[in-house]
Amino acid sequence: MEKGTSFLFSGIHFDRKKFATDFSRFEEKKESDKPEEDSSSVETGKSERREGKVSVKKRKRKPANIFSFCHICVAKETVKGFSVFKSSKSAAATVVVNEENDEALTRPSKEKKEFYKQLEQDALSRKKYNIHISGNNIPTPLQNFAELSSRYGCEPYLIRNLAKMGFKEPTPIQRQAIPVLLSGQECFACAPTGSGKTLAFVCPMLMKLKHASNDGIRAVIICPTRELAAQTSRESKKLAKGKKLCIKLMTRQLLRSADLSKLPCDILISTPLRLRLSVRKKKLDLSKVEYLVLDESDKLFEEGLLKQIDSVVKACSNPSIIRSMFSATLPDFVEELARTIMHDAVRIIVGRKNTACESIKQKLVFAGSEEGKLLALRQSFAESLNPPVLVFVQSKERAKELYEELTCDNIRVDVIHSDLSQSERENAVDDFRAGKTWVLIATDVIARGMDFKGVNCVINYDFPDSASAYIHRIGMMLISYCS
Ligand SMILES: Nc1ncnc2c1ncn2[C@@H]1O[C@H](COP(=O)(O)OP(=O)(O)OP(=O)(O)O)[C@@H](O)[C@H]1O
Repeated sequence: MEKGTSFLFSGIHFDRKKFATDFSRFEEKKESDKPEEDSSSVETGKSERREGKVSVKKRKRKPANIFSFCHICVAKETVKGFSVFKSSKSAAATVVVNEENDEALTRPSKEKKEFYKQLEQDALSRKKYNIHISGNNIPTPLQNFAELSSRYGCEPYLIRNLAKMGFKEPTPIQRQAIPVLLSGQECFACAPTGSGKTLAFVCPMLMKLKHASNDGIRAVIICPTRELAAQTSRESKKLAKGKKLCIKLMTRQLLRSADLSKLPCDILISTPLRLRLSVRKKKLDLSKVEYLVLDESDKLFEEGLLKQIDSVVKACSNPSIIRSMFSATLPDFVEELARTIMHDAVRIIVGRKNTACESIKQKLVFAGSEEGKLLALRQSFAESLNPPVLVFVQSKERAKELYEELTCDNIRVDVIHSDLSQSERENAVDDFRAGKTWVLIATDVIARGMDFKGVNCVINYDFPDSASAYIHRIGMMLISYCS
């Protein structure tokens, strides 16, 4: 009996042909065939090399071939939290053999070594920042903002503006989404509220558009609410300071103006309804749009907005358009819809999908009855009122009622809901931001993506109607960690 061979198996002869698949699983792999594997980040493609600028490549599709894919990547099994290819037809076609990885196998061994070393570094970096990815040819995450210049030739104005805004290093979503979008790939991304998603899509957009042009609208950002659209517009303008790019917010006045077909605009930011109306009634031409961003895409894909989004997506008919979606939650239905719009898109998840950020302390107060709730709220304010505090209720009627109750309590309280005019809403938000209001009662109208700095406490006075609404609401506190 050979040394090391089990006594139990001596004399047994396996039919190698019949059990070929099983045999191959236990066969020792050659060093060069071993992929870099990272338990937290699964990558089905190669990382873009960091040196030199990344060229925008059109990826040729190959038919799905799970087996040749596996010998390179190993990660055939579904990894917890990943459901990328599970139900979309187009998605199935994206499980392709990575051509460049095939090439990698035929490369000279020194080059191959460097290639795998880079893959390993990328995987470590993603693990460090809790970034999970899937897709093809996913570029190396950014290490710092300086790499925007060294890797992508970013103009100095943008680096200057980032520094002026106090952004010292990229947030995890920015580390991965910016290189993906700069490499010309479509993506859908999920990262916690307040994690800097706006910069993650505005920065590559500014870099790609480069100069102002009179050639029609080149980029569109769609946000679910007017407040969020206005905020995105402000942030974009700050980032573009010093560059003559025309960034416009689709306001009611703009919508009323005579003819939008000659609108001088490089980046247009709008809610879906206003955009749809301007396409239909005001001849706004979106056929030259090169970049389309759907911000808070889970909200945009809800029943009421889906039709509007659909017609806007259709109006953006440029065949080489780059689309991206960003959100704090990524329900399966959104992922499925995203897959019907985008093919070969890179999927980026920061942290765990559809969960609240772990750094937020959560407390459940049992109140027993409606009166008990009000009592508990008053008690908690009496014990420690640490403004700014956001209180969420389920309807505008509830918001008005609670406001009436709390105004008698000598607390600087205000309310925001959909019955208020635009300017009234803006005043309420401004006063809260300025610290004039301590407690702001709100419906979910403002919950999405509003950037309140330093909110100390979020109270869900009424239960939110979904887990994702809860995540968005309590995410308001995260902003204080990021800014
Ligand atoms: N790299 C950075 N470093 C520090 N602060 C940043 C950075 N990037 C963005 N911020 C700031 O973090 C705050 C939150 O950013 P942003 O609104 O883009 O988050 P978000 O992920 O879009 O949130 P939401 O899901 O609510 O829309 C903003 O005040 C923004 O200026």
